[in-house]
Amino acid sequence: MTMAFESINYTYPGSGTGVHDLSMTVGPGELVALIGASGSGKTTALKLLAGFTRPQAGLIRIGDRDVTEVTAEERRLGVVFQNYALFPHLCAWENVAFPLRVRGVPHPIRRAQAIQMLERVGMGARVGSMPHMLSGGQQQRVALARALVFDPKGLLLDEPLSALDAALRVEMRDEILRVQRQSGIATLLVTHDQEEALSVADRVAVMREGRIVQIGTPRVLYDTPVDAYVAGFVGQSNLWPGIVEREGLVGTSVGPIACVTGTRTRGDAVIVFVRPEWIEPLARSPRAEVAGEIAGETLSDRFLGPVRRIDLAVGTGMVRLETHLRTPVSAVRIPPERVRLLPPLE
Ligand SMILES: Nc1ncnc2c1ncn2[C@@H]1O[C@H](COP(=O)(O)OP(=O)(O)OP(=O)(O)O)[C@@H](O)[C@H]1O
Repeated sequence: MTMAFESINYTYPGSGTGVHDLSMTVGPGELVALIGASGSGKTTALKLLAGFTRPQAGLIRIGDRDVTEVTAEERRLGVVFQNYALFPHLCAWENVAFPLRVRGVPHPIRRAQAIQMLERVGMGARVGSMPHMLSGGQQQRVALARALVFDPKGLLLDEPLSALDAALRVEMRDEILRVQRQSGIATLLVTHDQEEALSVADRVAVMREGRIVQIGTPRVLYDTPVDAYVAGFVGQSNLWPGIVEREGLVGTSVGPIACVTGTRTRGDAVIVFVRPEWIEPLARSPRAEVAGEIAGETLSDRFLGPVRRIDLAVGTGMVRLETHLRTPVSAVRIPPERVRLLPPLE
């Protein structure tokens, strides 16, 4: 079933903040991740979809139905919020069975369904454990089982992994993805962790000041961000403010960069965007006459396992590259075809 926002507006009383003109659809079985700076409106969007908050304008649809005026319960969405803790006085299966109890499902049936769902999230051995006896990751599995047990029409996850340590996050992330794929349920995931978003989501929506600035597949967002905010939010980037000098050439703090300037003309302000791994280390000295061949001094050289991340001081700016090479790097080539020009910051 789809979940959709149609031109949703919501402003918190007494403030200008909230979400503005939000339109987005999560397709059946699709996982969309919502990312953006703190305060950009991610949780507000989720609350509007969940039915905890009513929009001042616009429509919320689940499937074909307009649910804008429908209560949270009636929307039948599974919710795992960071602060939506387990009931401490109920054991694992009772926690999972709670939504069924609310819906009047008889005891033996709800117990069987809860246990079945706990098995699906890998918690079959702990059905009788109380929450305080479970690790953070195990508690999140129970919360996930509770969100899925009543066959919800969609799943809403707000920072479900943020309380977990790094290794467990990755494990749980894979687990959530597996369960989500198995149940084929439309899912909206709010996360701070852009790596998490890129690795699990079919599409990623980037929010800024209450608006979606870009929505697309992880690859599209990574390769062709619409602006410096998105580029900076998703992965590592070089972002050099520059001025178009002539067709195919932009002047920047790290020197002239050859690139496709398209419809831009001399004097236009741009931001030159290049991912660190798109930059090629040069084994020879750069040729002065070739724009985009650059020498620099190493500011930092960090070994990250699969790659080294090297920051070179160049001119008044800095070039960041990532390379598999283990040899010293003091010159690079910026391939013109990899360079993208973004609009200047407002
Ligand atoms: N109850 C509230 N009353 C007034 N303003 C609020 C309220 N809740 C949130 N806001 C404001 O609305 C904006 C969006 O908040 P929201 O919680 O949706 O952001 P977020 O992207 O989820 O942030 P974070 O990543 O920090 O959780 C922020 O500017 C926030 O200060």
